[in-house]
Amino acid sequence: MEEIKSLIASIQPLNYKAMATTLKRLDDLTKPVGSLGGLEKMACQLAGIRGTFPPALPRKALVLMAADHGVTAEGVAASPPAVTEQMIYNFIGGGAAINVLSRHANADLIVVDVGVKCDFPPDLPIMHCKIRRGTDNMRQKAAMSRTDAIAAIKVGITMVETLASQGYAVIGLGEMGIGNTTASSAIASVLTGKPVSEVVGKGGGIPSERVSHKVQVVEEAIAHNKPNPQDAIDVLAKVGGLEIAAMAGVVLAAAANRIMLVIDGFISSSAVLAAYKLSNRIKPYLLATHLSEEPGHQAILDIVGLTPFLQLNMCLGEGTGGVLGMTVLDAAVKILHEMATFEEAKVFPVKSNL
Ligand SMILES: Cc1cc2ncn([C@H]3O[C@H](COP(=O)(O)O)[C@@H](O)[C@H]3O)c2cc1C
Ligand SMILES: O=C(O)c1cccnc1
Repeated sequence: MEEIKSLIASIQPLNYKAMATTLKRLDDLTKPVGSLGGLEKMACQLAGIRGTFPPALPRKALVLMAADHGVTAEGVAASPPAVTEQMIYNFIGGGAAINVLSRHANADLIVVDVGVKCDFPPDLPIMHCKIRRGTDNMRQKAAMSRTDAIAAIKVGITMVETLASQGYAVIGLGEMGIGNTTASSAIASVLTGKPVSEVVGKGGGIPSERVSHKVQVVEEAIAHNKPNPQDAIDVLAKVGGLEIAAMAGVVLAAAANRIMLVIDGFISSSAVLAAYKLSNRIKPYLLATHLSEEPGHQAILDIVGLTPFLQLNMCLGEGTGGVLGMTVLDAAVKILHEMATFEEAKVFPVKSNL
């Protein structure tokens, strides 16, 4: 816990000088002031995070945390838990949605086993960081111990520290874990204060008539474990997941290492919310990308104060919306590098007499 505390204490504000220089450059480019809207904001944010003008086209990674969930025993997911393991092999084979979109975005995909309920061969090309083989069924007992939650957070921290030393400037959150929308809903309800029924959705495709059962399971898990809303680690341990805790660690360490943290959908946002409750100093380092179909996503974004720029009715996870968002971020950086100024292009806008 001391390590997490000192990491949080090391998070610095953005470099406002780099941001101001970036804004000045954007205003000199051949376009009406501010007309590239969110692209301009993103370029300034990245400059402030990296502390440089102009920020380089960033090296990008998508860190995909994988783990299983004991609560799947309650019939809250459409697919069997074994799909988590099967999808890991799909990621390695390059055939999952996140493989396609990471390639498209030129982001390196790093798959991390934090708690998949199986034994992977040690030579499988993933990061082997298993804390335990899935969580316990949170309807009956705490999903995991506080010690395990902290160990999972540390997996995320260590991953980011390695990536920071390799020069990555942007990291996206990804996850795989059948049942994890149930855990995310519990975290979202406890940490936003919203009723469970407002933050539970169909996840990976349960039929509408099953949603009320999922609501009941989440309500009972919260009632049984009584997670303390003032203690985000307690919430992650009692009603969370190993991959969610690991993602929270990624968020904290990204901010501490001046790396932009790209959020995906509802599940990754539940990890961001937990990290935000640990320290709101992470906020300037966050980039929200898309709005998920899961009903609880907006509630989380409202608490943290983030506005996503894509709405594609996606509800897949894995980091898919996040890497799509990275392509927009790259576009913003290219504007800074490649657009001509008024002076360079000899464009002299006439002052309007309006
Ligand atoms: C084949 C398949 C691939 C996926 N990739 C991401 N998810 C998504 O669905 C899961 C969460 O939904 P729930 O809580 O309803 O299980 C997570 O693994 C999430 O990443 C998938 C789900 C499936 C079935
Ligand atoms: O928004 C998400 O992260 C999400 C939603 C449904 C299923 N998997 C992920």
